[in-house]
Amino acid sequence: MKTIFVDCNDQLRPVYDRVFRPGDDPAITVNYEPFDREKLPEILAGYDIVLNDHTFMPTEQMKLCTSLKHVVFLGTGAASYMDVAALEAMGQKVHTIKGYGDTAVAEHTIALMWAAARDLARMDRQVRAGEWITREGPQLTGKTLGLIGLGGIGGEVARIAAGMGMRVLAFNRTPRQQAGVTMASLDEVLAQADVLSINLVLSNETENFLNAERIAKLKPGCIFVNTARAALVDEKAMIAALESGQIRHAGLDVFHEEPLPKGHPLTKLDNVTLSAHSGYRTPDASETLIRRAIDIARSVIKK
Ligand SMILES: NC(=O)C1=CN([C@@H]2O[C@H](COP(=O)(O)OP(=O)(O)OC[C@H]3O[C@@H](n4cnc5c(N)ncnc54)[C@H](O)[C@@H]3O)[C@@H](O)[C@H]2O)C=CC1
Ligand SMILES: O=C(O)C(=O)CO
Repeated sequence: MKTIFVDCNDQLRPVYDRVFRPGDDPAITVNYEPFDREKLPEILAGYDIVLNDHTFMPTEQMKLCTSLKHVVFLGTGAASYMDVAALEAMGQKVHTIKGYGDTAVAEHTIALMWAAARDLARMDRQVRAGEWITREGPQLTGKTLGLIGLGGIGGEVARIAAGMGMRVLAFNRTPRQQAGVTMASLDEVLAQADVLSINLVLSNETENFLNAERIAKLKPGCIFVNTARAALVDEKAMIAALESGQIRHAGLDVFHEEPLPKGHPLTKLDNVTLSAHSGYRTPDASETLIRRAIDIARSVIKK
């Protein structure tokens, strides 16, 4: 008999309840408590498989989880939550779930792009406070969206933006063909984008990809959106560019430290719109995510 530990929260609990019936499966234990990363060896003792919902897994703690053979990360970007190579070297296979939420994240990217252009979050705060300050923001139809990374999510962002009448320029390691998208060099994308969205995966190669030198090449006054990973961007250089106006406004869903600490420098800037790593949080994406996670767990159990 194989046992699965499910790192579960109140948002995902109804999804689990919909997509599988405990009892149809081998022993499944669902944990409804916060998944305390200091106590992983204790919590995971005796389990073969864990479904991890964005809990940071320190290698030192995981070393002590001796029964564990499979870690199913409920998402694509596991590298921000665990040292995948170290876990695999000690016999814990890491599974990720690609493509479950491409449309969800793309829609959130577009929402941030528009919120940034029209400064919606700040206007909402001001109107609520009784301050009636009308302000202008750029119209985006006919403008250029630059994409760094044209994979699953970048491709969906491109599809929606092209449909809205934006010119889409994309840089990707391997050129791709997509209707409404023109492939370009990185320098062309940086120089021409009125809105820039980064949609790369985080790896040793892409960490700090948008560094100070590349930020300096951005079209002055452009809008920047990051729904991928914070570590892709030099945060200090991005903040300096926001302060100088090189970047007009940034829409950010991902941060070096999540939750974003209270009082963080980004929270002090007027020209940023922040969301709580929620790009993938739609019922459609959650359902696909959990179904596929359960499928992976079942296929591992059968082996
Ligand atoms: N905010 C959210 O809720 C979510 C964020 N994400 C993040 O979104 C990002 C994109 O995810 P996907 O579209 O699924 O990834 P993907 O793997 O489908 O696409 C990434 C693209 O980047 C390209 N690429 C990789 N290295 C490159 C390099 N050095 N130079 C140029 N291009 C390079 C690849 O060829 C690929 O086309 C990831 O960082 C992921 O962690 C994913 C899901 C939810
Ligand atoms: O899938 C991912 O990598 C996310 O960021 C959200 O889970």
